[in-house]
Amino acid sequence: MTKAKPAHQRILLKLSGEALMGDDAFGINRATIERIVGEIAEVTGMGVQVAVVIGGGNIFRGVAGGSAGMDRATADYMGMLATVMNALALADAMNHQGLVARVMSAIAIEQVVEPYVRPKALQYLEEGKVVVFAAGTGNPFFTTDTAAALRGAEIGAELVLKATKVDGVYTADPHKDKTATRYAKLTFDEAMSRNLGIMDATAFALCRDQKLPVKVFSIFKPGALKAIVLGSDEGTLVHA
Ligand SMILES: Nc1ncnc2c1ncn2[C@@H]1O[C@H](COP(=O)(O)OP(=O)(O)O)[C@@H](O)[C@H]1O
Ligand SMILES: O=c1ccn([C@@H]2O[C@H](COP(=O)(O)OP(=O)(O)O)[C@@H](O)[C@H]2O)c(=O)[nH]1
Repeated sequence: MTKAKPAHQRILLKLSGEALMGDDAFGINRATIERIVGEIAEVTGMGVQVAVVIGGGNIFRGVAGGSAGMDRATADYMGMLATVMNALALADAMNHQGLVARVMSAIAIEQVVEPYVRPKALQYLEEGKVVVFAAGTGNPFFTTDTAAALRGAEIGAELVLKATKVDGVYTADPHKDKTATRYAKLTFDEAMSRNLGIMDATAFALCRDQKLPVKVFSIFKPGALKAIVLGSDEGTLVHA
């Protein structure tokens, strides 16, 4: 049997918090997380180095807290703590499935997870461990999409894979506009000038400046992650 050769050696996978909910209304769905981890294990098994940035929207979103009257920065710190919880759950599921996962946090919370130290993260990746980046960028007023762009650039990832509820970037939000059509690929400038809300402008701008391409694909489609790693034209490619 010939072994499929991956098109990428090091990737940064962004998982939205909502991806972990599965069909639940909030929180973390165990079956869903195990399925996602199974897919990650498939690509690490091909020798691909995988780092993950995990969101927190299934538990808390700073924007929502802010709009309900909370101080926005305080709400954002709560959102970052939510991503730490998701990271712990994800790493736990990874360790159960035979991967070796390390969580690194952008905010100091040392009794719980180790701090983010770039050379350490690179060392883990080279050792074949999966690194889960928690607490976003460590700063309020940012998102985990921006954290994905930032960490992706820092670790020299060849591609950011944004796993989401939709199977690519559309001409409009497909959850709101049924006539929206999907792009096979487009540039960061096009995505930003057309206000395509799939990622925030800060994340897009950082990826554009660093020439770090982003693949947007559906978390619900089994095998999509592996297909992208093997170089198939799954999802939407956003490029410089
Ligand atoms: N032009 C667009 N193409 C695709 N999805 C879009 C677009 N504009 C907005 N979206 C929304 O972006 C969401 C994907 O982003 P994601 O980070 O997973 O969600 P969230 O920010 O809610 O966690 C989709 O669920 C979709 O409803
Ligand atoms: O660098 C960051 C990353 C995240 N957050 C907060 O953490 C929440 C959860 O992250 P995000 O909404 O990006 O998660 P996702 O949409 O991926 O589930 C955000 O709403 C913000 O409040 C933040 O303040 N700074």
